[in-house]
Amino acid sequence: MSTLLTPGATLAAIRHQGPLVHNITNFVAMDLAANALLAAGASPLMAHAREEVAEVVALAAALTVNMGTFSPAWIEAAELAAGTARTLGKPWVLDPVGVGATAFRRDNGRRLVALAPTVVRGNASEIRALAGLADSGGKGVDAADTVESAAEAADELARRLGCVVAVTGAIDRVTDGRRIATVANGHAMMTRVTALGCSLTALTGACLAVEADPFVAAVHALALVGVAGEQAVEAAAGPGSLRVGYLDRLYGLAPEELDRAARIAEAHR
Ligand SMILES: Nc1ncnc2c1ncn2[C@@H]1O[C@H](COP(=O)(O)OP(=O)(O)OP(=O)(O)O)[C@@H](O)[C@H]1O
Ligand SMILES: Cc1ncsc1CCO
Ligand SMILES: [Mg+2]
Repeated sequence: MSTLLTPGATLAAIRHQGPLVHNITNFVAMDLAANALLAAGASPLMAHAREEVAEVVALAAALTVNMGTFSPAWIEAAELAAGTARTLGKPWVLDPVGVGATAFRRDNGRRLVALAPTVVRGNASEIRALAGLADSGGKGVDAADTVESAAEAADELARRLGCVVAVTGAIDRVTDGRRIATVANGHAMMTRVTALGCSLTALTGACLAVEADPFVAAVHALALVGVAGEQAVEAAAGPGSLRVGYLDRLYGLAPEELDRAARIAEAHR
């Protein structure tokens, strides 16, 4: 186990243990999420057929569920997978992509939060919509709200669900309803690459697989993605090379370097 300020220990554990992470994610994110997990040292498995998800959850160390391109068959499989994770005591992460945008997404979000996610990770608009505090849905899947404006929604959601909520944006904020931490890494160019947030959700699954405290695991995933992203921006010509450089940094980042570069702070209400 690692402490809040040493995400490098969690990265080292991922590389050492190579945990299998089961992802039910969207068509846009599948490639980047799988490659991000591999680059960081974990093993991805993307599976969303109703016929196999319970078996895959049983094999995996953690599950991530991302509702980005759901159809009715996918939400059914996701509910089965999340319910199985809950029964087996395995950690699972919910990414409520665009949850405020349509009635179908709101319904999917409601059904999935009822299955006790370990961590909910979304952008500010998604967390606000999920907490039911705003009727604005952001702009489709992109955030139209600040992290600060979602702070109260995140706290309320964390307490109501008894889970960890991670809100991403310029300065990420993580809460379990009691503890609060901020992570001030990353770069605005990261919002110009689709599915970077989805890959963060997948990596949160990898962190949960090796770190028992879900609050610490969520913070460490944010630090890892934030530092890999900001370092990749320095060498990038734009979003295209950022996407590639981000994977290279997830692979090349030394644990001590991650600890040095991480800007994690404990916060108070
Ligand atoms: N303005 C910003 N400055 C610094 N880092 C940022 C900024 N906006 C987002 N990030 C970082 O980018 C990563 C992805 O977060 P974001 O909130 O963009 O996810 P998202 O909206 O779910 O993305 P997607 O849906 O495309 O996967 C996070 O690690 C976050 O910290
Ligand atoms: C662009 C997009 N549309 C549905 S999911 C997704 C990936 C980012 O969330
Ligand atoms: Mg997203």
